[in-house]
Amino acid sequence: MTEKNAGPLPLLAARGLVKAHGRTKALRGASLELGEGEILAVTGASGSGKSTLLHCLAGIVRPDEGAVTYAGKQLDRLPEKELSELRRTDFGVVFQFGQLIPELTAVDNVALPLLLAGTSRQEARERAGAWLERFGVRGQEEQRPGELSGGQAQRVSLARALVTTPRVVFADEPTGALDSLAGEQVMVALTHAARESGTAVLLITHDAQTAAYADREVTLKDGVVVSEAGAALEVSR
Ligand SMILES: Nc1ncnc2c1ncn2[C@@H]1O[C@H](COP(=O)(O)OP(=O)(O)OP(=O)(O)O)[C@@H](O)[C@H]1O
Repeated sequence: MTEKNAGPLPLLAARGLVKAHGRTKALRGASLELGEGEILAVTGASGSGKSTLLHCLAGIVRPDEGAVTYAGKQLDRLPEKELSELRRTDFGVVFQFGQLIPELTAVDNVALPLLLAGTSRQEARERAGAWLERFGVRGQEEQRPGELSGGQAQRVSLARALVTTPRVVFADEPTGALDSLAGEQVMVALTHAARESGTAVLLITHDAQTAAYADREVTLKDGVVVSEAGAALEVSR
């Protein structure tokens, strides 16, 4: 990078990502940047490569070509052990259908990432309970995912993604399975919590109402970022 355009470094950046699933090229040179604490929406038609891009950025899959840089490290070159440790400490993930563990109660689902990080069971459950309260699902602590409404389950998923205070939350269509009221509640909960803790959010959605919660929006078309609405990264901060 030259002196002239050396602005603040993005927290997370994708450069020229190419990724094929068999003979389907899902990404064909996608690039984007996510700033510290920024909420970025990635929109685009079905099949444009949004989920694949999220998986590459979150270190879940490795791109065939291009680079993913996170906090000065080239993520796609990290050994698997280091990458999974980094995912556990720095990243949180929310999917369209929550993907909670059906056998565990709400509070135990949220406590799980803390237990995996070595927190004691009592402290993990206390911290999990505080996050559930924050997301308006305190009364449902001992219920299992099957006993919760879609919106409640998704707020439990948010609590699970945020309980470790990650620097980045990846949310793949977090409102995709919800009605519009429950979707709004989830987006308000997610964006408030992210703003308060300075967590950056990469939000995948094909819904304009959901994208409106973001600071900035980029659009994917056929595996390439084709347009950016809103202020450019340097201007918005
Ligand atoms: N595991 C896979 N195996 C084979 N093809 C895949 C796989 N995952 C994605 N694809 C294909 O890659 C392309 C991009 O998929 P991707 O899920 O990234 O798009 P998307 O924009 O998230 O779509 P949607 O909005 O429908 O979820 C699609 O053509 C899809 O069928």
